[in-house]
Amino acid sequence: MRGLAVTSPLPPASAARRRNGTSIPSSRKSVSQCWKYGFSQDQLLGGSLRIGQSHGSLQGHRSANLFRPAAVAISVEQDEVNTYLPKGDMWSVHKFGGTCMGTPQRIQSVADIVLGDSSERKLIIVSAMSKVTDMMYNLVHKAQSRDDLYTIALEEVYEKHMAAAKDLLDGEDLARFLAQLHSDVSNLRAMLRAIFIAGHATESFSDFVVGHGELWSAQMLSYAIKKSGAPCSWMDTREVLVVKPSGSNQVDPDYVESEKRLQKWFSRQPDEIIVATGFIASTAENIPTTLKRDGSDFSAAIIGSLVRARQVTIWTDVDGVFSADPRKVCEAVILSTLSYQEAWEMSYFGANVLHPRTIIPVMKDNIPIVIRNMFNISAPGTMICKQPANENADLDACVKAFATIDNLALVNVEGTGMAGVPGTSSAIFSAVKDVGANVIMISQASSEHSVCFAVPEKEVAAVSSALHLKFREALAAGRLSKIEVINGCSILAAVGLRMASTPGVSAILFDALAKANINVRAIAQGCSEYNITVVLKQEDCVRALRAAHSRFFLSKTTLAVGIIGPGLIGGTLLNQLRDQAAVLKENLNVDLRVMGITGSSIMLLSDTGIDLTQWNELLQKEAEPADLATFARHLSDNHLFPNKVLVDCTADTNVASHYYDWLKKGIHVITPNKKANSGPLDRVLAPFSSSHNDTLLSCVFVKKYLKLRTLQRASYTHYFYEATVGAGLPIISTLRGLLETGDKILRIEGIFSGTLSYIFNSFEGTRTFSDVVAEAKEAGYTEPDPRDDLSGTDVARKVIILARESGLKLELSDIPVKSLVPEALATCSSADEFMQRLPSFDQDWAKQRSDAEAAGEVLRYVGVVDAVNKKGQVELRRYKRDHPFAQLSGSDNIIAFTTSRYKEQPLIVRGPGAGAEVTAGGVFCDILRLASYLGAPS
Ligand SMILES: NC(=O)C1=CN([C@@H]2O[C@H](COP(=O)(O)OP(=O)(O)OC[C@H]3O[C@@H](n4cnc5c(N)ncnc54)[C@H](O)[C@@H]3O)[C@@H](O)[C@H]2O)C=CC1
Ligand SMILES: N[C@@H](CC=O)C(=O)O
Ligand code: NA
Repeated sequence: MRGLAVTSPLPPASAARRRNGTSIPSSRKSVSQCWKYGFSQDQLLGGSLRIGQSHGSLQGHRSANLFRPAAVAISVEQDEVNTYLPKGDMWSVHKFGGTCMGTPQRIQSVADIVLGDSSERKLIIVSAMSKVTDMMYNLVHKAQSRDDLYTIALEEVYEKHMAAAKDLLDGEDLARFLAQLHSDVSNLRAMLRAIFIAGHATESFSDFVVGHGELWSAQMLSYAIKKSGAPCSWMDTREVLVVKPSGSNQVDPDYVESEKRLQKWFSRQPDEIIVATGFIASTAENIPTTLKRDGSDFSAAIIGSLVRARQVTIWTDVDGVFSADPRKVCEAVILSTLSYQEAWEMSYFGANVLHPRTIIPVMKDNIPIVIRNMFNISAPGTMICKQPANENADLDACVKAFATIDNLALVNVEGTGMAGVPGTSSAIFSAVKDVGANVIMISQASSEHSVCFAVPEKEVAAVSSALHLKFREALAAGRLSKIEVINGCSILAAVGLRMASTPGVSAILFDALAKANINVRAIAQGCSEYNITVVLKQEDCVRALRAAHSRFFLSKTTLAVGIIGPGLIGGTLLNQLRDQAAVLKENLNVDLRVMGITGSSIMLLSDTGIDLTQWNELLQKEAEPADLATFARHLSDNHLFPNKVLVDCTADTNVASHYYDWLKKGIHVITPNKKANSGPLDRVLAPFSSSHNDTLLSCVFVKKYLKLRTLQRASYTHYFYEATVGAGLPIISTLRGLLETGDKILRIEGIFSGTLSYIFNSFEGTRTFSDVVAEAKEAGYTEPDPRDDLSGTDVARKVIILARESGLKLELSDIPVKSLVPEALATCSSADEFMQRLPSFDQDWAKQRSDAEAAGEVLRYVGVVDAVNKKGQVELRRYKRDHPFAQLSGSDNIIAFTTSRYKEQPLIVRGPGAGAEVTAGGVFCDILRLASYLGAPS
C-alpha cells in the first residue's frame, strides 16, 4: 500500500474527501482531522458521558491524561519514499500572517501577490484570519471553565468564516468549503462539549481545536488562487511537519521525518502552488501540536528549509525591520539588509523582528528571509541573510539597529570575598535558576569584586530572597558586603555584526549617551561584539535610544535650528530654508531641521522639525505664548540632534544678551542683529535698551562683547554674524581672511548703509526726501525703526563691528556720528509718527542736495575705521561725481579695505547691502558655514 498507513478506526465517509474537495483514491485515503489525530468518533460526537466513560470516572477529569488523544501510528513505509519533492531555487516560500488574512478582500490580495510571483513553485504558509486564534483559545478556555457561552463563541467563529467564504468564493468551491466548515464546526461543538463536561482540556486537545483557524484560512486561500485557474492545493501541515517538545513552550523540528512526510505528500499532490497551514504540526506520534509563539513564521522557515527555497518572504503590515522602534524614534529607518545574527540579536532585545527560533531553519541553508509589507508592495522590505560581504563598513554603519527592554531590575552582588573564589558565579546563578528567573545580561568587572545582572523586574524579589538565603553566611561573615536590587531599569542594545573589531563604535555610543546626560549603570559586550548592552534608568531609556540612534543614523551635519524673530529677514530665511533644504540634504548631506520659531509674543515648537511649507500657518494656529528661556531649552534639551543653532533675526538687545549663555551651553549662534557686537565691551552693571532707539528698559548685568568673543575663541561652539555688515556681502569674512593671513588693516572706509545708500542714490530732485525714505522702508532696507538708519546709529554699529574685528577696542560712544534725524523729530514716540512728520523737513533736504549738485558733487553717508589712529567716524560727505562712491545704485554698499597688502589700491567689495533676500541669504550662508565647520562636505 502506498501512502499513510493509519491504524485508527476508519473515518466517517464524509471525511474521506480531500479538503480541496476532490475524492481520494481509497488506497491513498487519508483520514479526517479528528480521526487522524486519534480522537474516537464516540469521543467527539457522543458527548460527555461517552467521553467520561471512555476515559474512566469523571472524578478524575483534572488528571492530565484524561483528554490526551490516543496516539495513532502513522507509519511511512520507507520503500514508498520517492523523489516527488522537487527542491531548490524554483521554490519561493511566502508566509502571510493573520493581519494579511484579516478579511476576504485581504485574502484576495494575498492570492494576487502569490499569483504575481513568477517562481516556478510556490509554497504559501498562512496564519488563521486575524483574531481567530484568540477566538479559538477563548472557546477552549470558556469550555473548560464550564462557561456555556462557548457555544455562542463557536457560532461567531462559524459565522466569521462563512461570511468570509461567501464574499470570496462562489459555485462549487464555496459549497465545498462551507460543507467542510460545517462538518468541522459540528466536530468542534462535540469536542467542546466534552471539554465543558470534563472541565479540562489537555494541551493537544486545545492545539487541535485552535489549529482549525489555519485549516480554514489555508483552504479559503487555495480556493481563491484556484479561482484564477492556477493549479493549487492545500496542505494540512500536521500531516507533514513533525516536531518534538524541547523545554518550556518550545518544539524542535524533526527534519528527517518531516522531509519524508513532505516527499510523501508531494507524491500525491504535485501542484505548483501549495497553500499550507502555519502554526500547526504534529508529534512523531501524530498528536496535534503547535509551533508555539510566532509559529507561522517558524512553519515558513522550516518548510523553506525542507524545500531549500531560494527565499522565504514573511508578509506583514510594516515596510520592514526598523533601525529602532518607530513609536519611540520617529527618525527610525527601514533596514535594507540584516544578517541572521543581527536579526537574532534584535529579536532577543525586544524588537518585533522574527523570533530567534524562526531564523535557525533557514540560516543553516543560507536561505534569505525577506520581511515585506503586504499593504505597500512597492516597499522592498528588509532582507535577512548571510552578512553581505560588500556592505559599507564605515564606523557609523557598524551599528545596524537599536533595541530596548524595559521593566528590568539590576541585581548587584558585591563583596571582597568574591575575588578569586571559584564557584561564586555558579552559586549566584544557580540560585537564580532555582527560582526560574531569566537572566537578561551579566556584567562582572575583572576585579571580581562584584557581579551584576539584569532580570525581569517581576522576578527580582524571588531572586533577591534566594540570593540572601544562599549567601546568608557569606553576608554575615562580611565576605559579601551587599546584595543590592536596583529597580526601574531598562536595557539599550546597539546591534551590528560589523561592530566586531571596529574601534571607536562604543566611544560614539557612550559619547551620545553622555551628551544626552544619561547615566549608564552597567555595560556588557560579549566577545562576539554583535551587541553592546547598556543598562540605564527606565525613565532615561527613550531619550537614550533617541540620542544613540540619531548619533548613528542621522547625518553628522544634522542641525537643529531655532529661529528667533520671524519678521522680514527671519521669514525670508525660513522660506529660503524651505526651498533649499532638500537640495542640501541630497547634495551636501546637511540636514537642517527648524525645531522652533519664536516671535516676541508667540512661539512654535517641534521635536523633529517644523514643516516649512506651512511654517507661517502653523505659527498662527499651533503656537504657544513665547518664552525665550523655554525656547532655548527646547533646543538644547533635544538629544536627538547633536548640533543646535539659534538664529537671532531680531534687532533686540535683550535677545543678544543671551548669546553668551547659549554658546556656553553648546548652542551655536548666528545673527544679522548688530546689538551684541556693537554693545558695551565689558561686563558692567549697565542699562539695556530696546531694539530701536536704545530706550532704557532696565539695569542688568549683561555679558559683554569681550567676554562673548573670548568664549567664542575658547570653545568649539560657533558664533557667526556675517550679515551684520553689508548684509549678504562678504565683509566680515573678507576682513577675517585678511587678518588671519597676517595682513594689517590700515583703514576701512565705505558706504555701510543700504538704506542711506538707496536714499542718496535715488534722491535726485524728482522725489521728495521723505518719499525716498518711505521707499527704502518699503523695500525692506531699513531697520525695524528707520530712525536707526537716519540717525547714523546703524552705520556706527557697523563701524564698531569692523573696528573690533580689526582689533580696536572702541565703544559706540567713541564714534562721532552725524545724525540725519532732524532734532525736532528725535523725540517722536514711534517710527510711524517719525515717518508722518518727516515731510516737513523735505525743503531742507532739497536745499542740501541742490547745493551739492551745483558744486558737481553728490551726498554720501560714509563710515570710516581708521585703524592707524584707532578711531572711527560716521558722517555725511560730499563726493565728486566721478568718485567711486558716487557711482552706486540702489541699496549698494561699497567697502574699501586699505591694508599693508592692499595699499596702493584698496580691496573693494561692492553690491546690494540691504534687503530681505540678500540679508537672509547671508544668514543662510553662515548656517552652511557652520555645517561645514561641523564636517559637511565642501
Ligand atoms: N533689513 C535688512 O536689510 C537687514 C537687516 N539686518 C538685521 O536683521 C534683523 C531683522 O531685521 P528685520 O527682519 O528687517 O526686522 P523685522 O522687524 O521685520 O523683524 C524682527 C522680528 O523680530 C521679532 N522680535 C522682536 N523682538 C523679539 C524678541 N525679543 N523675541 C522674539 N522675537 C522678537 C519681531 O516681532 C519681528 O518679527 C535686524 O537686527 C536688522 O538689523 C541686517 C542686515 C540687513
Ligand atoms: N538697515 C540696514 C540694513 C543692513 O544692515 C541698512 O540699511 O544697511
Ligand atoms: Na556681510
